[in-house]
Amino acid sequence: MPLRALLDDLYAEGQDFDARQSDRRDRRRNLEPDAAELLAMVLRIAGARDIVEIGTSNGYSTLWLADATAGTVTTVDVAPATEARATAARAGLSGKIVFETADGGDFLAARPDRSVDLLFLDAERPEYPGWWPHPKRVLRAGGVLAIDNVLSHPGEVAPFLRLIAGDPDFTASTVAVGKGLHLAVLRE
Ligand SMILES: C[S@@+](CC[C@H](N)C(=O)[O-])C[C@H]1O[C@@H](n2cnc3c(N)ncnc32)[C@H](O)[C@@H]1O
Repeated sequence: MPLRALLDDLYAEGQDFDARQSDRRDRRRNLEPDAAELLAMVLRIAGARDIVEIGTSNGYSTLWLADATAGTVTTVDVAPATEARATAARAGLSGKIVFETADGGDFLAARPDRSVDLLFLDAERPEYPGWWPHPKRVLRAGGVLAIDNVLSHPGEVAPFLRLIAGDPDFTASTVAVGKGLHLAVLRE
């Protein structure tokens, strides 16, 4: 099956699944397709090869990122990525993805300085400020920090966006795509 058809099926399946879950944390909560498309485009423009994603879920966004890079996507989730691994295999993208079962903050704290070209945060938003300064420390100069849901959950992301806005090393902007994608570039 072509990748785009697989992604469309996966997203539709996720939407259907989510509609049947009463607990928000049980939902797939996939990135919106238009936001995924933009993020993949940014990755291509940046020529990012070392990608880290926090929040795997069923691997929908992971596949977008893996398809767009000539390098590797390391995707991290507190839950084992059983479904995402199977989907990556179906997409023929397993070779470009490393799955880690860990807390995102712990993972970033253990990651070497300046080792990431693009970091995508798509987990529990109120936790992000507690991860600082690692989201910045792990980025290479010119690297991109992307945060989803900044328009759907402005109150939850505000403290983290203030950290970015207050840091003169970042240039940042929110794009009104999907649920709101915040993009911050670490200056060279
Ligand atoms: C919004 S979903 C990710 C959606 C996925 N990026 C996509 O677009 O297909 C959030 C995920 O973050 C995971 N998560 C929550 N807290 C986390 C943490 N502290 N560290 C890593 N993953 C976490 C959840 O288990 C859940 O799978």
